[in-house]
Amino acid sequence: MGKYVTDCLCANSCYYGRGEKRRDADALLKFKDGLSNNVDALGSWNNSTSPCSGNYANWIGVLCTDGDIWGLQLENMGLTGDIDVDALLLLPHLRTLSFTNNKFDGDFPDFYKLGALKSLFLSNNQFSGSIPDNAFAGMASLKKLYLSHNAFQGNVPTSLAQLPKLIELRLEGNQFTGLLPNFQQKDLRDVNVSYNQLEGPIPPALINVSPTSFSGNKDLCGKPLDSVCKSSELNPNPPNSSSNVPSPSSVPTLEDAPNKKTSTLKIAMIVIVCGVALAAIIVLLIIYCRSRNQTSQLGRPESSSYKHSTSLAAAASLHTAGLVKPTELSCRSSKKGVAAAELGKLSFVRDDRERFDLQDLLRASAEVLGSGNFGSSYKAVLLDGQAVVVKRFKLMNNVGREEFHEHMRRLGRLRHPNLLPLVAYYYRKEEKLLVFDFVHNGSLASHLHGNHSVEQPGLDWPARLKIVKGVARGLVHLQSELPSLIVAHGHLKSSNVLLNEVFEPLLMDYTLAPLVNQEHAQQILVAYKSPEYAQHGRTTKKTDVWSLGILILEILTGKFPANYLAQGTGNLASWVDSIVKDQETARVFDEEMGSYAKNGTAEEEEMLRLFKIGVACCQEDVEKRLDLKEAVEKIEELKESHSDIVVDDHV
Ligand SMILES: Nc1ncnc2c1ncn2[C@@H]1O[C@H](COP(=O)(O)OP(=O)(O)OP(=O)(O)O)[C@@H](O)[C@H]1O
Repeated sequence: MGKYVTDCLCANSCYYGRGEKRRDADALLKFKDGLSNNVDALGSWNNSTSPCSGNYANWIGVLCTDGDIWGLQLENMGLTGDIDVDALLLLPHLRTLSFTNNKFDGDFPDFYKLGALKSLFLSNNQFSGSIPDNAFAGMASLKKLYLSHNAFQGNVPTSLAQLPKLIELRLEGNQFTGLLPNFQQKDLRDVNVSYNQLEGPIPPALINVSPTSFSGNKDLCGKPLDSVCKSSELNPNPPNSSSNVPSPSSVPTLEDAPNKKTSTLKIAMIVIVCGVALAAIIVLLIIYCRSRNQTSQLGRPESSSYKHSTSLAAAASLHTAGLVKPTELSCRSSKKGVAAAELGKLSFVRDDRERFDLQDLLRASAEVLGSGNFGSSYKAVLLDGQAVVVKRFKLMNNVGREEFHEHMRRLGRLRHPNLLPLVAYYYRKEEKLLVFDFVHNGSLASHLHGNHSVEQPGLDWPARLKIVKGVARGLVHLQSELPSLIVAHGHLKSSNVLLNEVFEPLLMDYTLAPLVNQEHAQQILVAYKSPEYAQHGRTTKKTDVWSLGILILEILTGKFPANYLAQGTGNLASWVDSIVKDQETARVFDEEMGSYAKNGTAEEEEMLRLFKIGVACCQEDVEKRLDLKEAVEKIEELKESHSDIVVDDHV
C-alpha cells in the first residue's frame, strides 16, 4: 500500500487535509477546465476522490506512484480545447504526458515550462503552425518526443539538437520544411522524420538510422540515403541559423560529387534501369499471383502426409471462407501499385532470428491450431524445419500503420523467459499477421481441462506452482517494461499461457489493448471483464492482478470459468464467489493433483496459502486487492511443500 493511504487509512476523507494532495487535484481540475469535450471521458475527475491512492489511480488516465502524479495518459479520448501547461506546472512530480490520438489543434503549447518532463507524446492530433526555435530550451530531461501525424510546419526547432538526453524523436507525417538541425546526441536512436518536406544533408549523427525514417521528404540527401548531397546543399545558407547546418565533415564532400552534366546523365540512367526492373518485378508477381490463385482454386493439397495440414495459404482459405487469404495479400497490394519491394515483406522485430518472408510462410505446410476471438492461428513448418505460429488479427483496423509499427517495436524489445517473444509481423489495414515460435506443450487450458493420457498426464502440484510463479514473473516484467500502459497484459487467461518442453509458462496475447478496436476490445479482452470495468468503466494497474487471481483459482481447482471466454459476457465475480463457498464447505483442489491434494498434507497447506493469495487478487474492491508486487512476493514465498523443497523453476 502506498504511503499516502497508509498515512491516512481513509482514502477519500483525509486527502483534503493534505495540502499537497489537494493541490494535485485542484491542478488537474483546472487542467480539465481548459478542455472542451471532457465531460464523459474524464468523468472520474471529480472531488469525490483523490487522483491517486498510493500507486493506484482513482482518476482515469492519471499515473500514480506513492500517491504522487508522475504522468497523464489521456489517449484516444477525442479531447479538444486548451492544454493548460500552467495548471500542469503545479504537479511537481509530473514526468510523462501523453495526449496521443486526440483532436487537439492550434499552436504547440508552452511545454518548455515543464522542465522536468521526460517524455511527451502528442502524435495523431491536429496541431499546426510553426514550433518556435527555442520551444524545447531548458527541457534538459526530455528523452522521448512524439509529434508525428500532426500538421506542424516550418523548421524543425534547433533547440531539439540541444537536448542532452533525447533518445526517441518522432516527427513523421507533418509538414516540416527546411534543414534538419545538427543533432549530435549519441543516444538518439529512434528517429523518424519521414513524410515531411525537409531538404538538405542528413546530420552525421543520424547516418545509422534506417533510410525509411527519412523517406517521403522533398530533398534530403547524404547517408543513410543513397542520394549524394550537391555542393550547394552542403553549404546552404539558411536564413534561420548556422546551427541548422550539419557539419559537412562527415557528409560527402565536393570531391565526391561528379560534375553536373555527368550526374544528370547518371540519374537519368538510374531512373530508366529502376523503371525497367520495377516493371519486370510487377509482371513476375502478376504471373506468380495468377498461378497461385489457380492452384488454390483447384484445391490441390500441397502435402498429403499431413492429416490436417496443408499450405498456410490453403489452410487460411479453408478456415476463413469469405475473408482475404494471405495469398492475396501480395497480389492485392500489387494491384494498388504498392512498391514491389514491399510486397510480402514481413517485419522482423529481433536481430537474433533468421529471416524468412511471407512467401516462405505461404509455401510452408500448415495446420489450423484454433480460432480465437480475433481470428485464427496456424502452425507453419518452414522448409528448414522451424515451426512458427501465424496469428491473424482482424479487429485492429482503427490503428494506423505507424502506431502499429511503433507498438510492434516495443513488443520486440521485450525479453523474458516467461513471455512468448514476437518474431515478426505483417501490416495491412484490414488485417495483421503476427508470427511467434510454436510452443510444443500447448496451452495451460488444454492441460487443465483437456483429456489426459499417458502422453499428457494431469499437472501435479509442483508443476502448477511453477506455472503460477512463471506467470507472475512474466506479468511483473511486462508492467515494469511498459509503465505507461495502465494494463500491461490485458488478456491473461489459461489459453493464453503456453507451456514449453519443461513446463515453463510463456505468456502470449499480451499488450493487445492499444491495438484492438475499442468496441471489440470491450467485448473480448479479459481486462474489460474486471469488476472495476463493469462497475466504473475503467481499468487500473491492478486489473491484471484480478486476472492473475482468476487464473490461480482455475489452476488450483481445475474448474473452468465457463463465462470467462464467452464473448460479450462480463463479471466473473460470481464464479469466484462460488469457488470460495465450495472451499468453505469442502475440499476444492483439483483431484488431478493426486495425493498432493489430500487433506492435511504439507502440500495442501501450501495450496491453501496460494488459494488465499488467489482470493486476495480477486477482491472486487480495487483498494483491497493486492497489487502485483505484493501478490508476487507472496507467491515467491510458496514452496512445493512445507518441508522446504524449493521448486526447480528453471529460471
Ligand atoms: N505459439 C503457439 N504455440 C502453440 N500453440 C499456440 C500458439 N499460439 C496459439 N496457440 C494455440 O492456438 C489456439 C488458438 O489460439 P488463439 O490465440 O487464436 O485463440 P485463444 O487464445 O483461444 O483466444 P483469444 O483469441 O481470445 O486469445 C489456442 O489453443 C492456443 O493455445
